[in-house]
Amino acid sequence: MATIEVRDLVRAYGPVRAVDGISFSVGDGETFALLGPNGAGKTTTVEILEGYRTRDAGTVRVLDCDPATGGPAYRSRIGVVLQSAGFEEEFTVRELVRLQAALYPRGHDPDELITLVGLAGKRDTRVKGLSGGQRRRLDLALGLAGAPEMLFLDEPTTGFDPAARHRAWDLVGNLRALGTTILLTTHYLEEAQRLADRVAVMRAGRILAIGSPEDLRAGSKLPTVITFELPAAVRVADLPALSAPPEVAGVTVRVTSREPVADSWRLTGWAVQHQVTLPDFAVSPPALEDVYLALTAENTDDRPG
Ligand SMILES: Nc1ncnc2c1ncn2[C@@H]1O[C@H](COP(=O)(O)OP(=O)(O)OP(=O)(O)O)[C@@H](O)[C@H]1O
Repeated sequence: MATIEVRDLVRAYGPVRAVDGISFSVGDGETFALLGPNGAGKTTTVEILEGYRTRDAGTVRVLDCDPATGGPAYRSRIGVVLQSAGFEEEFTVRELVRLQAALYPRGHDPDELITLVGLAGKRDTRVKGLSGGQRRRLDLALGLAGAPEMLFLDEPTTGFDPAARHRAWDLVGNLRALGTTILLTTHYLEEAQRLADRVAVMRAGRILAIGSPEDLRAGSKLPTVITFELPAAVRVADLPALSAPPEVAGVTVRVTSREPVADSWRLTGWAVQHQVTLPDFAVSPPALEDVYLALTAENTDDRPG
Protein backbone atom coordinates (compact mmCIF):
# COMPACT_ATOMS: atom_id res chain seq x y z
CA MET A 1 0.00 0.00 0.00
CA ALA A 2 1.28 3.49 -0.83
CA THR A 3 1.44 6.08 1.96
CA ILE A 4 2.20 8.83 -0.56
CA GLU A 5 0.84 9.04 -4.12
CA VAL A 6 1.80 12.05 -6.24
CA ARG A 7 0.64 12.37 -9.87
CA ASP A 8 1.54 15.16 -12.30
CA LEU A 9 2.13 17.68 -9.51
CA VAL A 10 2.67 21.28 -10.63
CA ARG A 11 3.40 24.40 -8.60
CA ALA A 12 4.56 27.70 -10.16
CA TYR A 13 5.70 30.95 -8.60
CA GLY A 14 5.03 33.48 -11.36
CA PRO A 15 7.04 32.31 -14.37
CA VAL A 16 9.04 29.77 -12.33
CA ARG A 17 7.64 26.23 -12.44
CA ALA A 18 9.18 25.18 -9.12
CA VAL A 19 7.53 21.75 -9.47
CA ASP A 20 6.96 20.83 -13.09
CA GLY A 21 4.73 17.77 -13.36
CA ILE A 22 6.30 15.18 -11.06
CA SER A 23 4.89 11.75 -10.13
CA PHE A 24 6.10 9.30 -7.50
CA SER A 25 4.79 7.08 -4.75
CA VAL A 26 6.19 6.08 -1.36
CA GLY A 27 5.22 2.70 0.08
CA ASP A 28 4.04 2.04 3.61
CA GLY A 29 7.10 1.92 5.89
CA GLU A 30 9.46 3.09 3.16
CA THR A 31 12.18 5.74 3.62
CA PHE A 32 12.28 7.92 0.50
CA ALA A 33 14.78 10.73 -0.17
CA LEU A 34 14.33 13.74 -2.44
CA LEU A 35 17.72 14.91 -3.71
CA GLY A 36 18.67 17.81 -5.93
CA PRO A 37 20.61 21.07 -6.12
CA ASN A 38 19.39 24.31 -4.51
CA GLY A 39 16.15 25.44 -6.12
CA ALA A 40 15.29 21.99 -7.53
CA GLY A 41 11.80 22.07 -6.00
CA LYS A 42 12.26 19.71 -3.05
CA THR A 43 10.97 22.01 -0.31
CA THR A 44 8.00 23.09 -2.43
CA THR A 45 7.09 19.43 -3.00
CA VAL A 46 7.44 18.56 0.68
CA GLU A 47 5.41 21.57 1.80
CA ILE A 48 2.58 20.59 -0.57
CA LEU A 49 2.61 17.06 0.90
CA GLU A 50 2.56 18.51 4.43
CA GLY A 51 -0.48 20.64 3.54
CA TYR A 52 1.36 23.92 4.09
CA ARG A 53 1.47 24.99 0.42
CA THR A 54 -1.13 24.90 -2.34
CA ARG A 55 -0.64 23.17 -5.68
CA ASP A 56 -1.64 24.36 -9.14
CA ALA A 57 -2.33 20.96 -10.70
CA GLY A 58 -2.00 17.23 -10.08
CA THR A 59 -3.24 14.82 -7.44
CA VAL A 60 -1.69 14.17 -4.02
CA ARG A 61 -2.72 11.55 -1.45
CA VAL A 62 -0.87 11.10 1.87
CA LEU A 63 -2.19 8.58 4.45
CA ASP A 64 -5.30 8.42 2.24
CA CYS A 65 -5.96 12.16 2.69
CA ASP A 66 -5.60 15.14 0.39
CA PRO A 67 -3.18 17.37 2.34
CA ALA A 68 -4.76 20.48 0.77
CA THR A 69 -8.08 19.79 2.52
CA GLY A 70 -7.00 17.52 5.41
CA GLY A 71 -6.72 20.37 7.93
CA PRO A 72 -5.61 19.84 11.54
CA ALA A 73 -6.88 16.23 11.58
CA TYR A 74 -4.44 15.39 8.79
CA ARG A 75 -1.58 17.39 10.31
CA SER A 76 -1.97 15.65 13.68
CA ARG A 77 -1.04 12.38 11.90
CA ILE A 78 2.21 13.65 10.38
CA GLY A 79 5.48 14.77 11.94
CA VAL A 80 7.43 17.62 10.38
CA VAL A 81 11.05 18.48 11.06
CA LEU A 82 11.78 21.77 9.34
CA GLN A 83 15.16 23.22 8.33
CA SER A 84 14.95 26.12 10.76
CA ALA A 85 12.10 26.08 13.22
CA GLY A 86 11.84 29.23 15.32
CA PHE A 87 11.94 28.42 19.02
CA GLU A 88 10.82 30.27 22.10
CA GLU A 89 14.30 30.92 23.48
CA GLU A 90 13.33 31.13 27.16
CA PHE A 91 11.75 27.64 27.31
CA THR A 92 13.76 24.64 28.41
CA VAL A 93 14.14 21.57 26.19
CA ARG A 94 11.80 19.59 28.44
CA GLU A 95 9.13 22.30 28.52
CA LEU A 96 9.06 22.59 24.74
CA VAL A 97 8.89 18.85 24.12
CA ARG A 98 6.13 18.47 26.73
CA LEU A 99 4.12 21.31 25.19
CA GLN A 100 4.46 19.82 21.72
CA ALA A 101 3.54 16.27 22.83
CA ALA A 102 0.46 17.62 24.65
CA LEU A 103 -0.90 18.94 21.33
CA TYR A 104 -1.38 15.41 20.01
CA PRO A 105 -3.88 12.73 21.00
CA ARG A 106 -1.21 10.04 21.32
CA GLY A 107 2.00 11.96 22.00
CA HIS A 108 5.29 10.30 23.00
CA ASP A 109 6.66 10.40 26.54
CA PRO A 110 8.74 13.64 26.51
CA ASP A 111 11.60 12.30 28.64
CA GLU A 112 12.01 9.19 26.50
CA LEU A 113 12.05 11.33 23.40
CA ILE A 114 14.67 13.70 24.81
CA THR A 115 16.88 10.71 25.61
CA LEU A 116 16.23 9.20 22.17
CA VAL A 117 17.62 12.29 20.40
CA GLY A 118 20.60 12.49 22.76
CA LEU A 119 19.62 15.61 24.71
CA ALA A 120 19.18 13.99 28.14
CA GLY A 121 22.04 16.08 29.52
CA LYS A 122 20.36 19.27 28.23
CA ARG A 123 16.85 18.50 29.49
CA ASP A 124 16.67 21.59 31.71
CA THR A 125 18.72 23.92 29.49
CA ARG A 126 16.95 26.89 27.94
CA VAL A 127 16.83 26.89 24.14
CA LYS A 128 19.06 29.99 23.99
CA GLY A 129 21.81 27.91 25.63
CA LEU A 130 21.82 25.18 22.94
CA SER A 131 24.36 24.87 20.12
CA GLY A 132 23.19 24.77 16.49
CA GLY A 133 23.43 20.98 16.31
CA GLN A 134 21.60 20.59 19.62
CA ARG A 135 18.78 22.78 18.28
CA ARG A 136 18.49 20.48 15.27
CA ARG A 137 18.17 17.53 17.64
CA LEU A 138 15.45 19.43 19.44
CA ASP A 139 13.77 19.93 16.03
CA LEU A 140 13.83 16.17 15.63
CA ALA A 141 12.32 15.56 19.08
CA LEU A 142 9.54 18.07 18.34
CA GLY A 143 8.80 16.44 14.98
CA LEU A 144 8.44 13.08 16.71
CA ALA A 145 6.48 14.34 19.71
CA GLY A 146 3.07 13.46 18.26
CA ALA A 147 4.08 9.83 17.48
CA PRO A 148 3.40 10.51 13.80
CA GLU A 149 2.35 7.85 11.27
CA MET A 150 4.47 9.58 8.65
CA LEU A 151 7.54 11.75 9.14
CA PHE A 152 8.89 14.56 6.95
CA LEU A 153 12.55 15.36 7.54
CA ASP A 154 13.90 18.45 5.76
CA GLU A 155 17.72 18.30 5.81
CA PRO A 156 17.67 16.68 9.25
CA THR A 157 21.42 16.63 9.95
CA THR A 158 22.60 19.96 8.53
CA GLY A 159 24.98 21.46 11.09
CA PHE A 160 25.53 18.20 12.99
CA ASP A 161 29.02 17.12 13.95
CA PRO A 162 29.97 13.66 12.59
CA ALA A 163 29.13 11.81 15.83
CA ALA A 164 25.74 13.54 16.13
CA ARG A 165 25.03 12.75 12.48
CA HIS A 166 25.71 9.06 13.07
CA ARG A 167 23.42 9.12 16.12
CA ALA A 168 20.69 10.79 14.05
CA TRP A 169 21.11 8.12 11.37
CA ASP A 170 20.73 5.41 14.02
CA LEU A 171 17.62 7.18 15.28
CA VAL A 172 16.08 7.38 11.80
CA GLY A 173 17.04 3.73 11.29
CA ASN A 174 15.16 2.82 14.50
CA LEU A 175 12.08 4.75 13.39
CA ARG A 176 12.24 2.98 10.08
CA ALA A 177 12.49 -0.39 11.84
CA LEU A 178 9.32 0.54 13.74
CA GLY A 179 7.55 0.95 10.39
CA THR A 180 7.38 4.76 10.19
CA THR A 181 7.18 6.03 6.60
CA ILE A 182 9.79 8.75 6.14
CA LEU A 183 10.21 11.38 3.43
CA LEU A 184 13.63 12.97 3.65
CA THR A 185 15.34 15.81 1.81
CA THR A 186 19.09 16.03 2.07
CA HIS A 187 22.20 17.39 0.39
CA TYR A 188 24.31 14.63 1.96
CA LEU A 189 24.47 11.81 -0.53
CA GLU A 190 26.01 9.49 2.05
CA GLU A 191 22.95 10.14 4.22
CA ALA A 192 20.61 9.19 1.38
CA GLN A 193 22.65 6.11 0.55
CA ARG A 194 22.64 5.09 4.21
CA LEU A 195 18.98 5.76 5.04
CA ALA A 196 16.83 5.67 1.94
CA ASP A 197 15.17 2.64 0.39
CA ARG A 198 14.61 4.75 -2.73
CA VAL A 199 15.66 8.22 -3.87
CA ALA A 200 14.41 10.68 -6.49
CA VAL A 201 16.92 13.10 -8.01
CA MET A 202 15.21 16.41 -8.88
CA ARG A 203 16.39 19.34 -10.91
CA ALA A 204 14.46 22.37 -12.18
CA GLY A 205 11.17 20.98 -10.91
CA ARG A 206 11.47 17.59 -12.61
CA ILE A 207 12.51 14.12 -11.48
CA LEU A 208 15.60 13.02 -13.42
CA ALA A 209 15.95 9.55 -11.90
CA ILE A 210 14.18 7.45 -9.31
CA GLY A 211 15.04 4.11 -7.71
CA SER A 212 17.05 2.48 -4.95
CA PRO A 213 20.59 3.83 -4.50
CA GLU A 214 21.85 0.44 -5.75
CA ASP A 215 19.67 0.58 -8.87
CA LEU A 216 20.83 4.11 -9.67
CA ARG A 217 24.44 3.12 -9.20
CA ALA A 218 24.09 -0.04 -11.28
CA GLY A 219 22.16 1.78 -14.02
CA SER A 220 24.57 4.70 -14.21
CA LYS A 221 27.23 2.94 -16.32
CA LEU A 222 29.80 5.00 -14.41
CA PRO A 223 33.15 3.25 -14.14
CA THR A 224 34.73 1.65 -11.11
CA VAL A 225 38.03 3.29 -10.18
CA ILE A 226 41.11 1.31 -9.09
CA THR A 227 43.80 3.21 -7.21
CA PHE A 228 47.12 2.29 -5.64
CA GLU A 229 50.53 3.74 -4.89
CA LEU A 230 53.30 3.08 -7.40
CA PRO A 231 56.22 1.39 -5.61
CA ALA A 232 59.54 3.20 -5.98
CA ALA A 233 61.12 0.36 -8.02
CA VAL A 234 58.24 0.18 -10.53
CA ARG A 235 57.59 2.31 -13.60
CA VAL A 236 54.08 2.76 -15.02
CA ALA A 237 55.28 1.09 -18.23
CA ASP A 238 56.08 -2.06 -16.20
CA LEU A 239 52.40 -2.55 -15.24
CA PRO A 240 50.32 -5.11 -17.16
CA ALA A 241 47.92 -4.02 -19.93
CA LEU A 242 44.58 -2.90 -18.48
CA SER A 243 41.15 -1.98 -19.86
CA ALA A 244 42.09 1.71 -19.64
CA PRO A 245 45.45 3.48 -19.43
CA PRO A 246 46.61 4.28 -15.90
CA GLU A 247 46.73 7.96 -14.93
CA VAL A 248 49.50 9.00 -12.54
CA ALA A 249 49.38 11.91 -10.10
CA GLY A 250 52.43 12.02 -7.82
CA VAL A 251 52.80 8.44 -6.61
CA THR A 252 49.11 7.62 -6.98
CA VAL A 253 47.99 5.52 -9.93
CA ARG A 254 44.33 5.70 -10.97
CA VAL A 255 42.63 3.39 -13.46
CA THR A 256 39.13 4.29 -14.62
CA SER A 257 38.26 0.68 -15.27
CA ARG A 258 35.54 -0.76 -17.50
CA GLU A 259 36.57 -4.29 -16.42
CA PRO A 260 37.18 -3.94 -12.66
CA VAL A 261 37.30 -7.65 -11.86
CA ALA A 262 39.67 -8.48 -14.72
CA ASP A 263 41.85 -5.39 -14.11
CA SER A 264 42.10 -6.19 -10.38
CA TRP A 265 43.11 -9.73 -11.24
CA ARG A 266 45.71 -8.53 -13.78
CA LEU A 267 47.22 -6.05 -11.30
CA THR A 268 47.24 -8.28 -8.21
CA GLY A 269 48.45 -11.29 -10.22
CA TRP A 270 51.23 -9.18 -11.70
CA ALA A 271 52.19 -7.84 -8.24
CA VAL A 272 52.34 -11.30 -6.67
CA GLN A 273 54.34 -12.66 -9.61
CA HIS A 274 56.87 -9.81 -9.35
CA GLN A 275 56.87 -9.83 -5.56
CA VAL A 276 55.91 -6.17 -5.22
CA THR A 277 53.22 -4.69 -3.03
CA LEU A 278 50.75 -2.12 -4.32
CA PRO A 279 50.21 0.09 -1.23
CA ASP A 280 46.65 1.38 -0.64
CA PHE A 281 45.26 -0.82 -3.43
CA ALA A 282 41.53 -0.01 -3.60
CA VAL A 283 38.65 -0.82 -5.95
CA SER A 284 35.90 1.81 -5.69
CA PRO A 285 32.57 1.34 -7.46
CA PRO A 286 30.64 4.56 -8.23
CA ALA A 287 28.98 6.05 -5.14
CA LEU A 288 25.51 7.58 -5.18
CA GLU A 289 27.30 10.95 -5.07
CA ASP A 290 29.06 10.21 -8.39
CA VAL A 291 25.73 9.23 -9.98
CA TYR A 292 24.06 12.36 -8.59
CA LEU A 293 26.82 14.65 -9.88
CA ALA A 294 26.71 13.04 -13.33
CA LEU A 295 22.92 13.32 -13.51
CA THR A 296 22.65 16.91 -12.36
CA ALA A 297 25.60 18.04 -14.52
CA GLU A 298 24.15 16.53 -17.72
CA ASN A 299 20.90 18.44 -17.40
CA THR A 300 21.32 22.18 -17.73
CA ASP A 301 18.88 24.40 -15.90
CA ASP A 302 17.26 26.64 -18.52
CA ARG A 303 14.51 27.86 -16.28
CA PRO A 304 14.11 31.62 -15.93
CA GLY A 305 14.88 33.21 -12.54
N1 LIG B 1 7.70 31.69 -1.99
C1 LIG B 1 8.32 31.68 -3.16
N2 LIG B 1 8.16 32.67 -4.06
C2 LIG B 1 8.77 32.67 -5.26
N3 LIG B 1 9.60 31.69 -5.68
C3 LIG B 1 9.84 30.67 -4.83
C4 LIG B 1 9.21 30.61 -3.54
N4 LIG B 1 9.62 29.46 -2.92
C5 LIG B 1 10.47 28.85 -3.78
N5 LIG B 1 10.59 29.57 -4.94
C6 LIG B 1 11.40 29.18 -6.11
O1 LIG B 1 11.01 27.88 -6.49
C7 LIG B 1 12.13 27.11 -6.88
C8 LIG B 1 12.19 25.84 -6.03
O2 LIG B 1 12.48 26.19 -4.67
P1 LIG B 1 12.52 25.10 -3.49
O3 LIG B 1 12.71 25.86 -2.23
O4 LIG B 1 11.34 24.20 -3.60
O5 LIG B 1 13.85 24.31 -3.87
P2 LIG B 1 14.71 23.28 -3.00
O6 LIG B 1 15.01 22.14 -3.92
O7 LIG B 1 14.03 22.97 -1.74
O8 LIG B 1 16.04 24.11 -2.73
P3 LIG B 1 17.10 24.07 -1.47
O9 LIG B 1 17.93 22.85 -1.66
O10 LIG B 1 17.88 25.32 -1.68
O11 LIG B 1 16.31 24.07 -0.19
C9 LIG B 1 13.35 28.01 -6.75
O12 LIG B 1 13.63 28.55 -8.03
C10 LIG B 1 12.88 29.10 -5.79
O13 LIG B 1 13.55 30.30 -6.07
